[in-house]
Amino acid sequence: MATPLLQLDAPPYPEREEAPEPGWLQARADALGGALQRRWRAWGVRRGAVVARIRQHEAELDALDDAGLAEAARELGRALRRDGLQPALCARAFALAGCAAHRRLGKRPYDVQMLGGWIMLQGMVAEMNTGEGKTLTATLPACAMALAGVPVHVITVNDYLVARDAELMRPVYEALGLRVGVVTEDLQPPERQAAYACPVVYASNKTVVFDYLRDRLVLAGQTDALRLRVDQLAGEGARTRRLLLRGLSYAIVDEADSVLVDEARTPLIISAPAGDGGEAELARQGMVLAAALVQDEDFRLALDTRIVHLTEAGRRSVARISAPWGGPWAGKLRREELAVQALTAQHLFHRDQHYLVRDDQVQIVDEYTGRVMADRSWERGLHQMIEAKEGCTVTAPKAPLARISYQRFFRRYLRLSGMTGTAEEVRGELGAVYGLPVVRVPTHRPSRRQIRPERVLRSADAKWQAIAQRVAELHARGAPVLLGTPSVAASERAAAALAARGLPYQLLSAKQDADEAAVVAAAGQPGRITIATNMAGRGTDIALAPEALALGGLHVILSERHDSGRIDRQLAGRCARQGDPGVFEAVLSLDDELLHQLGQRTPLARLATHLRRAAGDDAGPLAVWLIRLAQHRVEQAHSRVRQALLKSDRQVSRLLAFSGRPE
Ligand SMILES: Nc1ncnc2c1ncn2[C@@H]1O[C@H](COP(=O)(O)OP(=O)(O)OP(=O)(O)O)[C@@H](O)[C@H]1O
Repeated sequence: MATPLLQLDAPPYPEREEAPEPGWLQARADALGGALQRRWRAWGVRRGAVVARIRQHEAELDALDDAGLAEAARELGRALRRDGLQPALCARAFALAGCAAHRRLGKRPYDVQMLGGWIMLQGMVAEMNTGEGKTLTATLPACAMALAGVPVHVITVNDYLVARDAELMRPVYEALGLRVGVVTEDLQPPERQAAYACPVVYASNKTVVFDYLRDRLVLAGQTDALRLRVDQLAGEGARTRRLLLRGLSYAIVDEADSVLVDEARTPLIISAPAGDGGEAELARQGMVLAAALVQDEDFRLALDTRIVHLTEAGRRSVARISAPWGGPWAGKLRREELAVQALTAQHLFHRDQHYLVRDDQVQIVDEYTGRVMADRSWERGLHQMIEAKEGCTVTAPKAPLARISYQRFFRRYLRLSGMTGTAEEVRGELGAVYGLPVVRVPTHRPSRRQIRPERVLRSADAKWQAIAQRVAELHARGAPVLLGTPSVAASERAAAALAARGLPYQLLSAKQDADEAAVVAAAGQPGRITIATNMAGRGTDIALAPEALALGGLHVILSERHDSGRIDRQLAGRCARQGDPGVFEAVLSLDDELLHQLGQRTPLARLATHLRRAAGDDAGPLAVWLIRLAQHRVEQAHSRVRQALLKSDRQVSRLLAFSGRPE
């Protein structure tokens, strides 16, 4: 296997050069060629009979004592550095890691994990079902690459999972003489640098991107006089000594669809405060304006893409209302931009769904994970408008020093790979944006998940009643129940519905980050009822008590479909893991948010209204179909937004390169 990862004359900070944007025809040809090539590569890995090649080393390695195993790892490392990532050497590295896992964790990787690891070693995405043991699987390619001297980044979605996965897997690496660096947000720069210097590094996507941006600022050489002076005094190489990362060589991205596709919409920005003091007044005026404008007359809302359109009449109203204010309101373009921001703040962002208000601050909630992102703020004055709307102190806006999107960042790895339970739906996007083939890995044991028929009730009230009744039945039997909701507000509503029936529950929401692990750990006990926003959907391993297994395993109830069907599948994936029993059911309603996104006067929206009026609580199969269709449409709309972002990202980068700023 020829590899650019192991060049002896590799630059000190390896990363992939961004290819120039191809012309239209070239782009079409590349897309077709790329798709064929990805299929070919995916086929090649299945055909390779890798598992047998790996297993043939096991008997010999098992017979060694611990010191012998470490020596075998050192010897293999020398061969890998000398000859490159040859398949025979990589197979031995996998066997070594497998032996170490068996010795230190009591878990020998299954065949399907070996296959998953091999797929990632080749720079592809392994689609492995939820609960198949991806944490252990990642150690296999990580060990092979690290032994070969390639710096490895294992990237997870948050600091909790970073620390948990690294600590769980550390014994495997250490048995092979490989140090593990754990980078979490609280680490100071010297400790950060030391952690990144380890052969295998565990960090969250956000941490790695920000550290990379910091490195870019150093590499681009800031014009900061003091820094330049320090460089002069310290002589050659001082800059590289301030760098945190060792370049972007090889990454294994856990929850690859979430990080590479869903999060890809968020631009990551390092910024410095840059207010002129007038923001509070401006935001207040914005809210006055938003209250005065009339929907469908002055502006229209596209709920699926979250875009506000001003009408001609709206433009005139904005000019008239803002005329006395002067300042930024005097210019037509700026005035209309401010009006759109104000309307967006007023109508498209909702408290306890998109953000929380805590200690006089507006804190963004990640829609996909339900977690609070305390240090993030919306751009271009939107954050200030929302602060004004909520009556919080209006903060100063921030000016960007460096920015990049996940899309552009991850494309810079020399070799990128990933794993997730839900990649199929975004196969096309992973291929087109990152050149990543997706290979499906079979399950270790056949799944025993029971999926009950989906129900759609006529109203939200009827839904919560039905859910509370169902939970009460299950609770009476002693089965553990996990009730998934789309937002903090919905979780509270669910809690109220259960409380009304006197049912005991544990509430997991973005407000309770600290206690999360303990609540999740207990969620598999008999009789437990756990309510969670969809953050419980990813990466949480709910261990089942033996009594709960006998009662049919964990029972997961979905109370509202998410914008992305993958998030629903992740929630379902909390039950029936590793061949255990488990039940999944969806209880939805015609008041669910997704249906509002069908627009107001479309035939589908009319159908929804008609169904709401029909007799009986159960809205029937047509309603089930309608919600699925709405979800599909929103998924498509999001995909279009992401494509537009990639385009605008390229434009921003061209402009900034022109003005000499990094990224
Ligand atoms: N080879 C193995 N032998 C025995 N147990 C294993 C093995 N591999 C994984 N497990 C166990 O399987 C469970 C699920 O593992 P893990 O949480 O890594 O799954 P996952 O694939 O990451 O799930 P998710 O997609 O939900 O994040 C864990 O309890 C883990 O210890």
